[in-house]
Amino acid sequence: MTSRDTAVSVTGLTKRYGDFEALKGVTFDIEHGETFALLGPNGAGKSTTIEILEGYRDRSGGEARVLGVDPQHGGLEWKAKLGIVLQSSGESGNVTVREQLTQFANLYPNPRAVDEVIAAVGLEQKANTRIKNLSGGQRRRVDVALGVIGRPELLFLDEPTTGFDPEARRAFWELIRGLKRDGTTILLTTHYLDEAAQLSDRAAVVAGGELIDIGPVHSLGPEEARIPIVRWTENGGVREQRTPDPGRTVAELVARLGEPEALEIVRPSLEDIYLDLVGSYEKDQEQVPA
Ligand SMILES: Nc1ncnc2c1ncn2[C@@H]1O[C@H](COP(=O)(O)OP(=O)(O)OP(=O)(O)O)[C@@H](O)[C@H]1O
Repeated sequence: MTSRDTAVSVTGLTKRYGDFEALKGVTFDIEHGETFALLGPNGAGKSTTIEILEGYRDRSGGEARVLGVDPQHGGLEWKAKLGIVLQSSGESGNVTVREQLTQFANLYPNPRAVDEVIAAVGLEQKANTRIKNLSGGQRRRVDVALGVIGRPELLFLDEPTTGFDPEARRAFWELIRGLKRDGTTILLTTHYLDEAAQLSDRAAVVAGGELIDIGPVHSLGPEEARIPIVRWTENGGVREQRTPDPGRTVAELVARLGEPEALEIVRPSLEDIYLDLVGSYEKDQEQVPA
C-alpha cells in the first residue's frame, strides 16, 4: 500500500547490527507539512531510523514508506525530493561556501537561490571563504544550507544545531519555521528539548530501540507529569503546590496573603517530561530479568 496521506510511514521497523537489536519494532507516521521530532538518549536508535528512511541503511524488518516509496528502492527522482543534514559534517573542502552551494544547487531541478540560502543560515560574511577555514559551527551552517538548497519536500535534520551559538540557533529556528510555512515536511532529531518544543508539531520518544511515547509536543508524557506548580514565598520560606487548577490556588493565596511574594506558575518543560519518560523506561528495564 502506498501512503498518499502521509509523508513518512513506518510500521514495526527493526534493525539488527550483528546480534545487537538497535530497533525493536518502531511504528509512526508523519503527515505532509508536519515537523516531527525524534527524541531519545544516546544510542536510542534515532540516527538508525533516519538513515533507514533516507535510504542509506537497509532495515532488518518491518515496513517503511517515504513519499510513497520504499527507501530501500528509492531512485534519483525520489532522492531529489529529500534534503538531508547528517549528524556529522562531511564538509571540509577547499572550495568556498558559495561555490559549494552553487555546485549542489545545480544537481536539483528547482533549487533555492544560493544567496538567499547563504543569508538564511547567516553566512553572508563568509560566502567567499573556503569551507576548511570556517569554524565548526559555521561548517554546520553550511551542512544545513546544503540540506535545504534543493527545495526539499521532506527534510531530515539529524542534530542540526550542534555547535551553533545561541544567536545562530535562533536564526536556524526562523529558517525552519519559514520552510514549514512553505509546506516542507521535517523530521528532526535533537538533544535540545527547547528546540524540539519550539519547532515540532509532534514528537516521538525512543529509548533502547523502542518507541516509548508519541504525540503532540505539548501533551507528551503522563498527565500527572504535566501538572503545573504554583510557587511563592511565605514567612521567608519557598512554598510550592502542584495543582491542575493553578488559577484557583493563586486566587486562594491572594485572598489569604494579599499579593504573594515571588509568585510564579511553573509548567513542566518538555525536558522535564522527557527525563521523566526516559527515567521510567530505564527503571522498568532494570527490573526486567535478563
Ligand atoms: N554500524 C553499526 N554497527 C553496530 N552497531 C551500531 C552501528 N550503528 C549504530 N549502532 C548501535 O545502534 C544503537 C543505535 O545507534 P544510533 O546511532 O541509531 O543512536 P542515536 O539514537 O542516533 O544516538 P545519538 O543520540 O548518540 O546520536 C547504538 O547502540 C549504536 O551503538
